[in-house]
Amino acid sequence: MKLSRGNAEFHSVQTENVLQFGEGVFLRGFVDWQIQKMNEKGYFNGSVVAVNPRRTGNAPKLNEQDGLFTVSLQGLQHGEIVKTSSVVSCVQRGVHPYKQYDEYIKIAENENLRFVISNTTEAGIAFREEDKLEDQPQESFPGKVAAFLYHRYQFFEGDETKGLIFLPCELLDQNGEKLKALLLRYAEKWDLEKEFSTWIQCANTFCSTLVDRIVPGYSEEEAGRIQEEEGYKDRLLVVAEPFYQWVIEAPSFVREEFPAEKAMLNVKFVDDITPYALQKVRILNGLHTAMMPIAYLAGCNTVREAICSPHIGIFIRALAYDEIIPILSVSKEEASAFAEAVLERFQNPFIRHDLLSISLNSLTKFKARNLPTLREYVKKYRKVPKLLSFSLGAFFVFYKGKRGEENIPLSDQEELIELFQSLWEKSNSEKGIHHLVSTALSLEEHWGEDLSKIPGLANAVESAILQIEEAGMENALKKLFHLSTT
Ligand SMILES: NC(=O)c1ccc[n+]([C@@H]2O[C@H](COP(=O)([O-])OP(=O)(O)OC[C@H]3O[C@@H](n4cnc5c(N)ncnc54)[C@H](O)[C@@H]3O)[C@@H](O)[C@H]2O)c1
Ligand SMILES: O=P(O)(O)OC[C@@H](O)[C@@H](O)[C@H](O)[C@H](O)CO
Repeated sequence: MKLSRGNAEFHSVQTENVLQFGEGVFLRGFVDWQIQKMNEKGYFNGSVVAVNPRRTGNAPKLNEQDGLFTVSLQGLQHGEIVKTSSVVSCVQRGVHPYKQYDEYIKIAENENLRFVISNTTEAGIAFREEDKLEDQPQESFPGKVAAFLYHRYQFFEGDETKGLIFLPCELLDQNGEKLKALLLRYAEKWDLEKEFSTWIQCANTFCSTLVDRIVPGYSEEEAGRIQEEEGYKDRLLVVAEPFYQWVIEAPSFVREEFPAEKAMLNVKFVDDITPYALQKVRILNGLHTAMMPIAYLAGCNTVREAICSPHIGIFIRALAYDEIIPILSVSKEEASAFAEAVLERFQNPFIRHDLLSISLNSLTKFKARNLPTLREYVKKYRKVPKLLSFSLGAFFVFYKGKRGEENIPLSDQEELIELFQSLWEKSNSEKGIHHLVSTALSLEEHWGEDLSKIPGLANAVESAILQIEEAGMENALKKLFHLSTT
């Protein structure tokens, strides 16, 4: 049986009040799941229209299922096993802006629209010079939003009450401010009237938010169970851990309009998001990102396999306690408690979190999640952190695209993948690896600085690569921790 609403009524297009850029597993298993809870408790009447931010995406699949999908929560919570599943019905429809441009831009004319939620990964909040106002649509996410807002501004003749509240979920520091800055940059680049820039700033509210929930996404096994027990097929099923937290830096009226606290959800409205973001992104995401190439090249496929494997387990714990926590400007007790909880969440026996899903755009993630730790460590201790340097070396090996005879399906910006492919083709000697490391570290346009200028980093990365290439990942790790090698 197909998942469908049967005869149940759809909300009309006019009652849609949430525009969601993104239709990936995270938004479905986190934001939509919370909107559903607020709706069910009677505090909100959230009605979501989900838009593909890129040419490929799940908007058509959403429509095939009348916007419905299942969220299955699996894991331990307060020592108890949690295994529940529920159907989320707050998404009304999916819209593909590349194929349904008119339908997409019409959303801007809906006077009831109030919230814009997004998750386009860290790579999504970026300026693209080539985007033009006339494009239908612009390629970049901020380009799309700038043109969308301009259409709304013109349609409602600059009405200040038609501004929107932005709740971006991308794991970037001050994501709301960053998005706003890019919108203003497009307004200037496209030479739009000054009043529009004023309207962006005064009529709209850009909250910065921090999200936390491990959402591995689709699981064949769980889909099979649902089909057997509930009798329907769900191609958009999302499996997630029970834990979740959303921290939102926002003015008080947002707290009223988005009544998550009233609905007793684990949502915190705060005046300053910085300490929450710092702790979560550097510890949880920093560990995920940094260990991914190491664990994958060592033969692991999931986070649980990685944390349970002796040497990678040691690496992850040591990275948290020796290199990340010591330079965090939050209380050591709190950071250690958070780290312990995270290490336990990584061991969740009920969910399969694939390392390859974490590998999406991971060179950009290393920059956002690990580079600040590396930089601050060097500043504080006047030496390079050995575990993060090792991880960077493992990344460069990962981007060779091979695990033994297997090809690694790399998913990152094409230019980065191509660059590494061509560097590796020329790197069959120590000299070649030396060239690869210095070229990769000097990619200022990617890292935002020339990393080859950090004293000792190129040497540490190069020696990690040579170790991994010559002795294999397990032995390289043992050597790193001065354990006897095989
Ligand atoms: N899955 C999780 O456990 C989790 C938890 C917290 C945060 N996140 C955030 O979610 C992101 C990954 O999303 P997901 O887990 O839903 O995976 P997903 O692959 O299901 O969805 C990714 C979404 O990002 C869009 N996207 C990717 N690159 C883009 C780009 N350059 N420009 C515009 N859009 C782009 C895709 O079109 C898709 O809608 C992470 O980078 C992180 O910021 C995920
Ligand atoms: O989702 P990504 O690909 O940005 O990163 C992978 C994980 O680090 C991330 O999804 C975490 O599981 C999540 O941030 C937990 O809140």
